[in-house]
Amino acid sequence: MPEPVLSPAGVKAVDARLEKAGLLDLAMEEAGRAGADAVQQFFPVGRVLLLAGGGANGGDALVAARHLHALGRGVTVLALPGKHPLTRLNRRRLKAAGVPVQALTVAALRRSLRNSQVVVDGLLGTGFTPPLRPALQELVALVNGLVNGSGRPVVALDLPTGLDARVSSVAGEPVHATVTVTFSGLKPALVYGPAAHHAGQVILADLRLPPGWALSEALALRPTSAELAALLPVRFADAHKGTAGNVWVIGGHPGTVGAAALAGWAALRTGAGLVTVHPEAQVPLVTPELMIRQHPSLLEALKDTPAAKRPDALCVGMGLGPHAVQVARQVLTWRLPTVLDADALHPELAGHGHTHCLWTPHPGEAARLLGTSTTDVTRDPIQAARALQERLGGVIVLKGGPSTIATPDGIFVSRGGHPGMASAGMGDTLSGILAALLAQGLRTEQAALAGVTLHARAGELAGAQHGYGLIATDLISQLGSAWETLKHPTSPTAAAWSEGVLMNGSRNELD
Ligand SMILES: NC(=O)C1=CN([C@@H]2O[C@H](COP(=O)(O)OP(=O)(O)OC[C@H]3O[C@@H](n4cnc5c(N)ncnc54)[C@H](OP(=O)(O)O)[C@@H]3O)[C@@H](O)[C@H]2O)[C@@H](O)CC1
Ligand SMILES: Nc1ncnc2c1ncn2[C@@H]1O[C@H](COP(=O)(O)OP(=O)(O)O)[C@@H](O)[C@H]1O
Repeated sequence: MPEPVLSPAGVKAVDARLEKAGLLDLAMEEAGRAGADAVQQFFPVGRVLLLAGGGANGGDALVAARHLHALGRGVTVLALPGKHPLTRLNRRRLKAAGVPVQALTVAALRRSLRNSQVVVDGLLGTGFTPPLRPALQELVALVNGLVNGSGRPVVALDLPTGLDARVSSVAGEPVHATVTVTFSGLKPALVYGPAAHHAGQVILADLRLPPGWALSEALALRPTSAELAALLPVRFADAHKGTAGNVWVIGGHPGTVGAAALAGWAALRTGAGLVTVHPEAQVPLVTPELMIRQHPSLLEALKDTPAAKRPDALCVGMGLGPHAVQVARQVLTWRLPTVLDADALHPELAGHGHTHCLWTPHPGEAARLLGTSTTDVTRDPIQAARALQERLGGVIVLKGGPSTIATPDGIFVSRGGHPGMASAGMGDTLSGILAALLAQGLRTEQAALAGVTLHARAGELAGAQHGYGLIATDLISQLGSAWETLKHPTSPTAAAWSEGVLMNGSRNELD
């Protein structure tokens, strides 16, 4: 199964539920053990300095110290006064095991940092409320300056000190971790940048709690690889272009025709049988299979299109220019499966959508739709996606690395892809993919889940070849292989993909 991402509200709720169920002592023991295991696995040599705060996060560090000591590792433990009863209990357990605990002061930290090869950050976890108080700021700056400056690793427990677990933004200077061992679920701050840039490699520890106990606090755990394989359509041998899905791309204006061409090309490579681009400017012949219909007036031509001549799915807005709102409003009256992107992502269209609409904003477009700032959207993409879904209806794909998908039934976080996808035209490509899936019969939510994953997978395959030089046409040329890896997860292509992903350090969200 994909790893659960806790909702912003769920982050603190899991701690409260553990406490209420009387499971916190057991969970803290497992959390500390998992922290010690990570230190042993990743950094098996040298003295370990463990920093413990006063809350339960500090308790985890004290447990980790006991386990490391039992394994024969040299440990130095610096702790703030224990405020949580279990933290105080684990301090006594640690002392009983023969490990001294010293007061955490700036002087003690300076001294101990010099003699340690690995640092464990158990100062603050999910109980942190920003901003970091000055005394803690000084300690964090010392850890970052001395430890990271000399290349020594930091293992953060649950999340690096100074990150607000619920949001992706960063205030002040958090600990820069090399590895983060997190508990019960991934926190939004460990998934979305810039906060996630401070976490290093993130490991979700198994706390040996009852299976799925925290899932009620998590965002939707889909799609699984089995679900994706089932979603991608299968054709009968007698399929023909008229049954394989008819897509219209309505986009392209002088200077931005490439956007529409990319969407059309991607739709073809995602299996659509017929793809026609309706631009407001001459579109270059990117591929002879793409039909191009330029009209004296695009809007009038659309108004005059009878129901029988309309396609199976539409993709509207990429590079469409100043008439995008009028054009989108016109085709929305058709109530066909419709992907809205770029210039068609306009607040004036709120109230004109329907359940078959798939809105695909990047954070800047999302901010325009919500009447807020891009910073507000990227600070809490989960909340922004939910707000967009409530305002616009249909399904929202709030694009990024990761993308957040909001449906009437829940929120999904799609974490695949490759950083080389930070390149112009990738969103146009996604729109074409989504429209092709809609035209082949997938429902709006299904098309969003499958299309975003297909796009990300093609990006991973193309990224393995082109790295940061990846461009949208490279991704399009990998759509066939990406489809193959998703449709047949045990095929040789899928095996080669997993190998490539491991080599490139991309993340596999599927089971
Ligand atoms: N979920 C799970 O599965 C499990 C969860 N577990 C663990 O529980 C952790 C949550 O524990 P928690 O609630 O005790 O909070 P925690 O992060 O230790 O912080 C509290 C301390 O922070 C301080 N403080 C706050 N703001 C501050 C500021 N701005 N600047 C400075 N200080 C500030 C605050 O001080 P106070 O306000 O009381 O003066 C208090 O001392 C969680 O992250 C995970 O590690 C595991 O044990 C078991 C499995
Ligand atoms: N680092 C990344 N990791 C994964 N996906 C990414 C990354 N950067 C961009 N993408 C994807 O590329 C697409 C970019 O969309 P957008 O900004 O609308 O591009 P454009 O407008 O140039 O077509 C989105 O689908 C986004 O999820």
